[in-house]
Amino acid sequence: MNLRGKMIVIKFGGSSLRSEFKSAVSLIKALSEEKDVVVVVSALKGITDLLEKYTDTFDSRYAVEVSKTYLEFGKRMGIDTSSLSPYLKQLFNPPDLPPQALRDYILSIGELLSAAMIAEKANGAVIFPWDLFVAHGSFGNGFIDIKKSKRNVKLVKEALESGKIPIIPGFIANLNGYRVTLGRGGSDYSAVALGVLLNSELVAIMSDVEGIFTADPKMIPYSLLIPYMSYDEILIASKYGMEAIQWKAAKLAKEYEALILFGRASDWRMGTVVSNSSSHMPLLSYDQGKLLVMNMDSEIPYEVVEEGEFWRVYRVPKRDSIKIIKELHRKIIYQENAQLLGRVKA
Ligand SMILES: Nc1ncnc2c1ncn2[C@@H]1O[C@H](COP(=O)(O)OP(=O)(O)O)[C@@H](O)[C@H]1O
Ligand SMILES: N[C@@H](CC(=O)OP(=O)(O)O)C(=O)O
Repeated sequence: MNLRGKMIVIKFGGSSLRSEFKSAVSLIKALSEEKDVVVVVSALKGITDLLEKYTDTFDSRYAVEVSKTYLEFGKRMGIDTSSLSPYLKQLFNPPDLPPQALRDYILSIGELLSAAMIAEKANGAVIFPWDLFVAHGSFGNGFIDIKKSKRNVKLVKEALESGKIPIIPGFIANLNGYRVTLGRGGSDYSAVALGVLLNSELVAIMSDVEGIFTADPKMIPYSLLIPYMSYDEILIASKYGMEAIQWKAAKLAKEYEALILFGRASDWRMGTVVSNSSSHMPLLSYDQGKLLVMNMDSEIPYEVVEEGEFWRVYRVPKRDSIKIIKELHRKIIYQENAQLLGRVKA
């Protein structure tokens, strides 16, 4: 299966594709000179939200916006947009399906459009995820059955053997013959599942930030990059709203000890490696009234709702959350600088 001895699964998230499409294509080409590369792609950032609105209302203006976004983006990237036509047809004329199945059918179209674009630019062959991933669960919340999906990895092998780069639309699987989505952020899960199925040496998750930071770098610009995180840390972080990885992906990675690298297409050497090792650096995350504080002593005047060996979750109202995160983060900077100074002195 490992044709050249080394295989890497690389996933490009919606943020990465939208802001660094050309870097993504260059990275795929450069890596594929050395290794067998299997690519997983998400919908362009914002597209799944539009598709959700389309399935909620069936207001065709949302479908038009999706189509316009891809056609304009494709033209700007020098893509022959006729490769998008079959999927745009599916968007405007979906088949007759039961309502929940129809919803997932439509939600899957963003990933299919992205895959067509990347395939055209990077000598790729699109592999349909419903031919690859057997799922259980329910519409909107599929779970990949690793054992049952194993027999389908030959599709990936065949594409590699024919000299093509397999491009797999993420976020989608097959539930009893229907397309099923894997929950928001589910392309991470597709990528880790592929890594497990192919026994790849690495699953690289590319986003629009350099890796995982002590807090969302878009909220806290002075947050620090975490070089190493353990599976347990990433699982807790993703469970409590740290968006860089979906929790199902984190859980599967832990179960199979899949090596993961987070990075960005334009500068992916500066990443976060997820394995059994940890830098034990703090991390703060906030989601729906809950503030996660990991790897640091924290005494804040809010109710503790859950805690574990290295983490604590407080109930914090949204209006206080940014202020608390900023305050706690100042402590993190102090703590990390003190440790660095200690190391320099020693
Ligand atoms: N601690 C963190 N470290 C890194 N990114 C974080 C963190 N917390 C939140 N994020 C956010 O996660 C985003 C990446 O997740 P997501 O939007 O799902 O990206 P993608 O579209 O690449 O899958 C980043 O743009 C960043 O703003
Ligand atoms: N497009 C889907 C799946 C996904 O994983 O996206 P991203 O990789 O951009 O988070 C979503 O928005 O949920």
